[in-house]
Amino acid sequence: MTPRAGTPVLSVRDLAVRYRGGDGALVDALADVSLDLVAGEMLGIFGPSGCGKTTLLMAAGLLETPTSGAVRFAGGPAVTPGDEAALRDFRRRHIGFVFQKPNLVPFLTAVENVALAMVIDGVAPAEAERRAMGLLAMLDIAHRAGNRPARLSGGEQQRVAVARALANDPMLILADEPTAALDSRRGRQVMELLLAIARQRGAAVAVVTHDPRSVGLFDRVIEMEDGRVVAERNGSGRAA
Ligand SMILES: Nc1ncnc2c1ncn2[C@@H]1O[C@H](COP(=O)(O)OP(=O)(O)OP(=O)(O)O)[C@@H](O)[C@H]1O
Repeated sequence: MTPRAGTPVLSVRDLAVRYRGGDGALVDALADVSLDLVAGEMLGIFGPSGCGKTTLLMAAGLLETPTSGAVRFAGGPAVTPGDEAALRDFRRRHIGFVFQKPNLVPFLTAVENVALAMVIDGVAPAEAERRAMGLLAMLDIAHRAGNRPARLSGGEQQRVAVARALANDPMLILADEPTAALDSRRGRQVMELLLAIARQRGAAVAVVTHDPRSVGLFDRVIEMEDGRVVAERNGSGRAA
């Protein structure tokens, strides 16, 4: 699903996530966070360690059930919290995740890693492989398609992971420090790829990052602190 640029994709309202820590004390990992994402835009999420960035991505990506608040996807079916099978299906079809570590399946080749999500979704293996090759080509990594992860560099593995996140043409891509394990050139390349995906495929992209050099790439940046959004501005640093 690739909505037209500017159409709403994700709406997060008054989201709160409260954990019970190891000592039994309650931690407000997320408090009162509201956020909208539209097709074609790339949002940067910044903030100090422990401020709730990962929790926000997890809740927005339906991997974490919020304590209160709502996560809605435009054009998508209503998802009932607790219905794990439906949530899993929805995530696989509509949301692409990229994590700090590529987490590729070690015994599958690059192309098989990308094709896997499509095959699970019912696409015939030959067709899934054809589409996976197209994605790898888009990410400039098709020449490594037959290699298993152990034979790929960190940057190559991360590009395969981005291709995998795109496999089902998601309307939303959530990336949690996707460049942390890469050198600055490779890191910049992955960020530029994510931006190109937002622009060319009409996905909404949210990226958690600590890298101040990437600020200029984002359409919008939010700053978090203690589970809250404390500032929002456009990517070039002017007030939004
Ligand atoms: N499963 C959990 N159980 C208890 N507390 C948790 C859990 N997950 C996160 N927390 C706490 O919630 C808060 C927010 O954590 P989160 O991982 O979202 O922060 P972050 O901004 O992504 O940090 P970092 O930049 O270090 O990755 C922290 O205080 C963290 O210790």
